[in-house]
Amino acid sequence: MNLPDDLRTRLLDALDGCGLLVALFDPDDVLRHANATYRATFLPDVALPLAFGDVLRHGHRHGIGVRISSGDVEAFLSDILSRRRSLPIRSVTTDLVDGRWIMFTETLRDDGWMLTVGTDISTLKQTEADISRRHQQAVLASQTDGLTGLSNRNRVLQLAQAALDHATATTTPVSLALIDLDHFKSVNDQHGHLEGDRVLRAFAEVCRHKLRPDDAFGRMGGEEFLLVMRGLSAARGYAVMQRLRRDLARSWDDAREPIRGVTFSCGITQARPGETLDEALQRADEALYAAKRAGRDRCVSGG
Ligand SMILES: Nc1nc2c(ncn2[C@@H]2O[C@H](COP(=O)(O)OP(=O)(O)OP(=O)(O)O)[C@@H](O)[C@H]2O)c(=O)[nH]1
Repeated sequence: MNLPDDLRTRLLDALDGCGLLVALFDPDDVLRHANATYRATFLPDVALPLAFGDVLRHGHRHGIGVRISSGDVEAFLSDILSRRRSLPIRSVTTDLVDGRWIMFTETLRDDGWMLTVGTDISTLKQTEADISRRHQQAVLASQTDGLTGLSNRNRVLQLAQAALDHATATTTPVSLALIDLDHFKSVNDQHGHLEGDRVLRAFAEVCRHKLRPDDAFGRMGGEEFLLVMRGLSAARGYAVMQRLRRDLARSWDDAREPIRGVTFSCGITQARPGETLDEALQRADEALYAAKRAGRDRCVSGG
């Protein structure tokens, strides 16, 4: 189609001012026309024609255009060329050295000429990243106990179930410890609820430092906690909990009232192959009850 000169000029002006990145490549992939935005992004002060590969090489040399995180422009180029011109219409998203994200639509014509139109989607990408970050924050909040920052009841039970499944699948042991602070009601009664909260946080902090990071540990509610010890028999789990009792007593040495002197009782059990989490927890709970009855500040193993 032959355009009258004035229309041709208007069309090129419109392309220059439209904010899109527009480029036309010939069948040998040589850039024959680029609008102002495309040139400003990739080729300021460079005369056309220029082969597509040289467009990228030029940008890389001058620190502009496409961001090549590996720093290896030739490897990057050969990767792109393996897909370029493979379909009549293709969309490619790329990030630029200046931080923008551009989505290019490449339209390959039957005669081998290719029109490339790029749209700035940086705002969209930012929104996408914000949504993803907020989603992760929401998931984390739904799994976290607000007072202590530990896993909450739902989460620690989920982790316990996963540990039981893993133990069954691998025929390795797993032990559960139900932990309950002693005489916690009197802490609240004598020092107030806020001081009680401080005790819960201090206890959680000691456990966080003293327990293995890959053991699931969470607050079941109130002053009760659950520890899931992967790979440990009840006997070894018992030893871990006795050590925690000693560590706690030592950590309290420098603490002030009412943290000082707070102890816990604990019921430990090793999960039996094929049993449900509820059954294992029931046994741990009975062991905990036995520890309380026997005078508190102790661990009891429930098999
Ligand atoms: N400060 C504070 N107290 C809580 C919280 N959740 C539960 N409690 C209190 O924890 C206390 C638990 O009391 P009990 O169940 O009688 O247990 P205990 O006094 O520790 O007695 P034993 O377990 O038998 O040694 C109650 O006073 C609850 O109000 C919390 O988030 N913060």
